[in-house]
This record gives sequence, structure tokens and C-alpha cells, in this order.
Amino acid sequence: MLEIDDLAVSYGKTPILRDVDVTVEEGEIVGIMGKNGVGKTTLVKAIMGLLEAADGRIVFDGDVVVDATEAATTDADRGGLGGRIADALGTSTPAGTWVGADERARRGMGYIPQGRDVFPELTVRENLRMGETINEDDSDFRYDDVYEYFPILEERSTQKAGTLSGGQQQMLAIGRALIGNPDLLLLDEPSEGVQPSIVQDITRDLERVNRDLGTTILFVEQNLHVVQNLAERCYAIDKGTIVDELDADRLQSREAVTEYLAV
Ligand SMILES: Nc1ncnc2c1ncn2[C@@H]1O[C@H](COP(=O)(O)OP(=O)(O)OP(=O)(O)O)[C@@H](O)[C@H]1O
Repeated sequence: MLEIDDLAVSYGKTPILRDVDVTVEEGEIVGIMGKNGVGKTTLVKAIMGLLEAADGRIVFDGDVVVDATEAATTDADRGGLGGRIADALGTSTPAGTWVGADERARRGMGYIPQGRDVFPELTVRENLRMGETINEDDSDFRYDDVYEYFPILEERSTQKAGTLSGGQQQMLAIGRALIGNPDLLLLDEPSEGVQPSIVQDITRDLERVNRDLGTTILFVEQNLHVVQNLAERCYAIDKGTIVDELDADRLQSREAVTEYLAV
């Protein structure tokens, strides 16, 4: 479903990610854990197409969506207009293969950003309607299904999203993404700003989504409960690169997991 090879991402001239290799098979729930500031958000944004890659490749559902490898960004591409402009400006070039975020969403990536980004002045229902703008292939997944997963959203359907608790907003963001009918759901710290009892609910809800809808899930987290209870396997990221991969057995060891978290 997703294959990331040798990915590097920079902010301006500052390298943030380097040599990132991550693979996610169809139907899996995979975590990427790491402490504050190690590059988790940067990685999710690069997968979604919100940040350019300085190097590496990303293949989604069999199609190359990013190819910023040297081979792809030299020769023909660098001879093109984009390459010449980039050369003239002395910037990194987007030459090579680049599929934008909107197109990645249309091809089946669903993204739930850190902080959720619900529209606070719109009602719950209006927020869910936003998910339909992504869904062009007549998904069967509609409001009623979202409400079945998250009954509280039906109770609050005419309430402004900004008045919901952190956990309810997270449910709303997940519901909105599901209406877009994603094959791959990318979540950036779903537990952030959510009270612990509700974090457990959200973990269970995401498992149910994976089981019932077959949605592949890739999340980044630094919450021990979510890492241990949601991930089937988990990468550890530190200082911008993948430093370990834990299978289901190792994930059960609190000691093994906390090494990579700020707990
Ligand atoms: N827009 C930006 N410009 C420059 N540097 C940035 C920018 N955004 C993030 N960084 C830096 O990139 C590094 C990785 O940040 P990132 O947000 O990806 O980490 P994170 O693991 O998601 O952290 P957190 O858990 O705090 O969200 C940090 O050192 C951060 O300061």
C-alpha cells in the first residue's frame, strides 16, 4: 500500500528527515513513535504531499507519487523549465515525479493533521460534508455510518465544532476523513489533547474502522497507550530517521517502547 525509500525532507536548507524507509502493507495498522521534534509531523506531511522531498521515493498503491532520487531529478527533468528555474534560484527542485496532496487524497489517502483542523465555526454536520469534496467515487460511507461509529456526533450534529471536546473533535476529524473513503488513513498524534479515557475509545474506534472497512492505518504518536494498543507493528523515529522497528511481541514490552517515548 505504501513504500517509502530513502526519503529526505528539509525545511529550507535545514535537513529534517534523512534515509527514511517505511513500508505499510494493505490492511495493516502501523505506528511510528518518537519524542517531540524528531520529525513525525514532517514525515506525515511528506507522505500526504504537503512537503516536498529533497530525496527518495514514495510509492502509494502501486504508483510512484514522489521520486526525488538523483536519477529522477537529473537529466531530462533538470533540463526542463522547473529544473532550470530551480537551478537559477539555487533551490532544490521539484523535478522528478511529484503528485500533489489533492491528487493523493483523490487516490485514497486520508489525512488527519495534528490538532485535527476541524472548522470551529461550522457545525459538526457541515464539517462532515467537507469530507464529501474529496470523495469522488460515490463511497457508501455517509453521515449515518459516521454516526454509527461515533454516536456522540449525531447528538451534536447541529453544534459548532469549536464547542466540542478534544476527543469529540478527533472523532469528527476521523469521521470527515472516512467520508472521503480513504484506503490509507494517516493520523498525526490522534491522542493529543484528548483525555485518557477517550483515547482508549478512539483507539478502539480506529481498530474497528480497520477491521470493518479494511482501511489501512499509519499513525505517528508519542502516547504509550496508543502505540501499544493500536499498532500491529511500529517504527521508532529519532533525529529524523528510523532507528528501530518493533513487532507485536516487542510492542508489549513497556521498556522497549518507552525507550523511544518521552515517558
Ligand atoms: N516550518 C518549519 N520550519 C523550520 N523547521 C521546522 C518547521 N516545522 C518543524 N520544524 C523543525 O523540524 C523538526 C521536526 O519537527 P516535527 O514537527 O516534524 O516533529 P514532531 O516529531 O512531529 O514533533 P511534535 O511531537 O512536537 O509534534 C523540529 O526540530 C522542528 O523544530
